Amino acid sequence: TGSTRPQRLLRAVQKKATQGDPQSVIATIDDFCRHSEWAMNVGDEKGLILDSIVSEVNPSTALELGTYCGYSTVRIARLLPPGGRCITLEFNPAYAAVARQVIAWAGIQDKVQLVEGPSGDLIPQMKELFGVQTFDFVFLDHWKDRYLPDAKLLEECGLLREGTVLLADNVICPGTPEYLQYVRNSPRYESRYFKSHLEYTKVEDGLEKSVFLG
Ligand SMILES: Oc1cc(-c2ccc(F)cc2)cc2nccnc12
Ligand SMILES: [Mg+2]
Repeated sequence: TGSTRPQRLLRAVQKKATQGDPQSVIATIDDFCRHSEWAMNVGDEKGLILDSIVSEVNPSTALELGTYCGYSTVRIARLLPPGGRCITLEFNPAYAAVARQVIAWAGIQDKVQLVEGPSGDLIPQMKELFGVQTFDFVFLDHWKDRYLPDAKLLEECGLLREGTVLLADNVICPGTPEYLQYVRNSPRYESRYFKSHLEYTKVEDGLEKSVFLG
């Protein structure tokens, strides 16, 4: 009955990060993952690319698929304009429980709505549950075999608009070949690869930015 890695990550945040300071929460998690225990956060290197794209889009409504411990949720939410919000979906209740506390420690819980459940079931409910019209930005960072079906589901549910930006993590490692093939060949997307590395390692990975053309 020991602790889990997400619980140890949370303990490090509550011990070392300044409450209400998102940047210190981010730095604490990166330090924990680099020097104590690797964990599958988007990390500092890919995180800077995420930051630059979120800042460029300046989303009023952002969707994150795959919360894990809330690291990228904090990265995204800290950059939102006033009144902006991030809806984040997490399948694993234990991850969601840790993420809620990480997000609260960062002090940005008022900008975030964390929903537990399978993305395939929740995406069709976004309009009725949260009054979402369309998303300005979507960060795909959950199970790799869900990227393509969930992108198609977002299209079918009318949740994307001309200019919506989809940003996908891990397109090389672990890899999402079907999703990449789709967004790179579909006339409905303008896609670009941002080469980087798997979080906290020298292994190649990258982010794929795909603009929905309507
Ligand atoms: O960023 C990530 C990395 C990995 C991952 C795990 C083990 C490895 F060896 C390599 C990579 C899995 C992920 N699952 C969901 C969302 N993001 C992930
Ligand atoms: Mg990832």
